[in-house]
Amino acid sequence: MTPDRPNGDGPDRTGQSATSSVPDAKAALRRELLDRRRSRPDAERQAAREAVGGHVTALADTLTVARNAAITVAAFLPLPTEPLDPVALPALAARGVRVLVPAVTGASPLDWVQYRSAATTVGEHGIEEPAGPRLGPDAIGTVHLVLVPALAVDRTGHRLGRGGGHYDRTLALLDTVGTISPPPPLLAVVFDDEVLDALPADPLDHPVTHVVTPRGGVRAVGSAS
Ligand SMILES: Nc1nc2c(c(=O)[nH]1)N(C=O)[C@@H](CNc1ccc(C(=O)N[C@@H](CCC(=O)O)C(=O)O)cc1)CN2
Ligand SMILES: Nc1ncnc2c1ncn2[C@@H]1O[C@H](COP(=O)(O)OP(=O)(O)OP(=O)(O)O)[C@@H](O)[C@H]1O
Repeated sequence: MTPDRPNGDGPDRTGQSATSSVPDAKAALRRELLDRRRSRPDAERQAAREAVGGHVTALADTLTVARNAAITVAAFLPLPTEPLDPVALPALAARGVRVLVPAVTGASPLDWVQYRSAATTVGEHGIEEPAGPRLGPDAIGTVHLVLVPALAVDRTGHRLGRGGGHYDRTLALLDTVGTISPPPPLLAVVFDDEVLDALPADPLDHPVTHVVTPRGGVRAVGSAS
């Protein structure tokens, strides 16, 4: 982030703004973070995607060993600018992990489809999603690890997404339908320089418990840290 802005309307060092609302501050930050993602050199992006893919598969291995049983991971089909190698999905499936990926259904919590192959279809808003039967939003309650796409995360676990509220609604649903004990880590997936000191937040923002970055690996944030 630009560290200092002299008395303007933009976000200051804390991500908050003296004069704009939380939604405006979030929108301004989103634009900056997306611009920065788009301007990353291909080599940096690819190295980041591979590193995060390795951290995620290693964590899935650890959770599988700890439970001594196959686990379910809520993943996502990475967009071109996101720091997750798409190869991580078949790599997880090849390890026996049940991999779910999201499908958008309006302003409801995300629906889920089991990832079985790279075959995709174009869903709402032109977003790519996997072909296959919909499992329903409550499928999130069967998950042992949630990978949460994010544009940034702060040290208290606040996360900035793309602005649809899809993951906030989904993680709120998990609080009521979750059947897994202990509850699954909620792992925000970001670049190293997207872990910020503070983000603008409102009461509907659902915090994450962990963050994974290319160089930092998996770390706890917020009350889990
Ligand atoms: N990989 C991924 N899947 C996800 C999400 C996400 O953030 N990432 N979502 C989180 O809620 C939901 C979909 N929301 C989305 C919102 C905007 C765009 C979008 O702007 N797409 C641009 C490419 C942007 C980029 O590469 O950075 C486009 O298609 O042109 C995509 C998905 C569910 N699935
Ligand atoms: N649990 C919820 N129930 C109803 N509306 C919600 C909920 N969570 C978020 N919203 C609404 O969704 C909209 C977008 O929220 P926000 O800007 O926090 O999205 P985001 O976290 O960036 O997106 P996403 O969760 O999809 O990654 C806001 O209008 C917010 O009030």
